[in-house]
Amino acid sequence: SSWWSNVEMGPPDVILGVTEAFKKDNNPKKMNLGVGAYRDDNGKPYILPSVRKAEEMVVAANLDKEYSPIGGDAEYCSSVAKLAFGTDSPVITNKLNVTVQSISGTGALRIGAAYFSKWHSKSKDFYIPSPSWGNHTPILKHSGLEVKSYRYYDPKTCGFDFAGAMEDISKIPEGSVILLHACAHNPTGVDPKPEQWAEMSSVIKSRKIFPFFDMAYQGFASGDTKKDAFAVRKFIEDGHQVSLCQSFAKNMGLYGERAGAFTLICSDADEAARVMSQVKIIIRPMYSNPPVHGARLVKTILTTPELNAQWLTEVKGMADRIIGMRTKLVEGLAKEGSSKNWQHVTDQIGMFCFTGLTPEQVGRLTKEFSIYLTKDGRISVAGVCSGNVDYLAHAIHTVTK
Ligand SMILES: Cc1ncc(COP(=O)(O)O)c(CN[C@](O)(C(=O)O)[C@@H](O)C(=O)O)c1O
Repeated sequence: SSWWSNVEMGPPDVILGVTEAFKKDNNPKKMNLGVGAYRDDNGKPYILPSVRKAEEMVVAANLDKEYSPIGGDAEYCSSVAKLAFGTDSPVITNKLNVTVQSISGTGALRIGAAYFSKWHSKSKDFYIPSPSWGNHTPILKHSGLEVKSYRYYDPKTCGFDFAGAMEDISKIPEGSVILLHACAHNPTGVDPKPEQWAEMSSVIKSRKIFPFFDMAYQGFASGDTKKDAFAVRKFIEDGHQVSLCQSFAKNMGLYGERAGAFTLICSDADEAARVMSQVKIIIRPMYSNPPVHGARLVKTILTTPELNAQWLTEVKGMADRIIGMRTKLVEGLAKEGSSKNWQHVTDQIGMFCFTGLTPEQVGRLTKEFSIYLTKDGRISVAGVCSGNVDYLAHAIHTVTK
């Protein structure tokens, strides 16, 4: 018999499996509202013109294809850290950040989980929001961390359960780690308000909990990279030694290029050198060193002023198109005669809208209308365009009336 006769069939990925099912459907009106990947108003993948320009510059530079350093290109790392923290942040000017390139946001989370598992001695408990990105739990568990949750989403309002979150956070044991979505919470699209972030920061500080940020959508939520980094920068101002996972999959459309970064904040240069040495010791046996192309595109954009300015208008353009589709969907539902309150669709922010549809209603959307979304009722608003928003409104009204 075969060595592998014991291997059983595993379930399709909750998110990426939706795309597989979508591809098999030949209904011309089908819609893929599953994976968080931006589409333009013609429903097509979008390569940002600033990325195209950066690519021409990188190709023209005739660079070699030698190995990257284990932590990635140093200029890439400093440019992405400046984007996150702000060029005049004391973290940057005092060089307190240990920043390494990662294989996109997932890779940053993997490095972070492995680092905390080995070096965060106070606790192995990671508290993630309920709900959170489906991949957070397996990534953390893979490094032997304990995954617990804190209340985050209020199904009654389809909004932020601030009271519940604060009550749960005030009970998290000292030394635990709390995972925070910096902006554009996935899957709910619900973000704390600035004053709520401030209160969360003070209770996390007083309870000596470690804030572990996942910022996969900087610039993509509000269209403003500074605004979207508010929580991270506020926590640093309040004296937290944050850690940060970054992704350029969405805000630069570099999904398949796998460009990201992982940062730890240290207390001085000596500590930073020691921490960097240990982060590299984690990366080397994991994948040795990161892919060069995506990082070169990001670095070129962030360090070429006119390209950076152009990118900022393009990422704002993506955010604005999504915000516009939220409004059109709510208008479409009103036109269909829906009597439900859809305010949350426009209150929520970023790639996703947590519709509040039940699994049964989700099933009907797929079966009766070939509209594909995850069972939790999350839709990637990026998959909605002026050509299909009315069809979506009709379908949602039909299954919810
Ligand atoms: C909160 C969060 N963190 C990290 C990532 C990792 O992203 P990457 O490794 O590509 O940089 C995603 C992407 N999540 C999805 O957009 C999604 O939820 O659809 C999708 O890309 C995915 O892989 O699931 C995310 O939503």
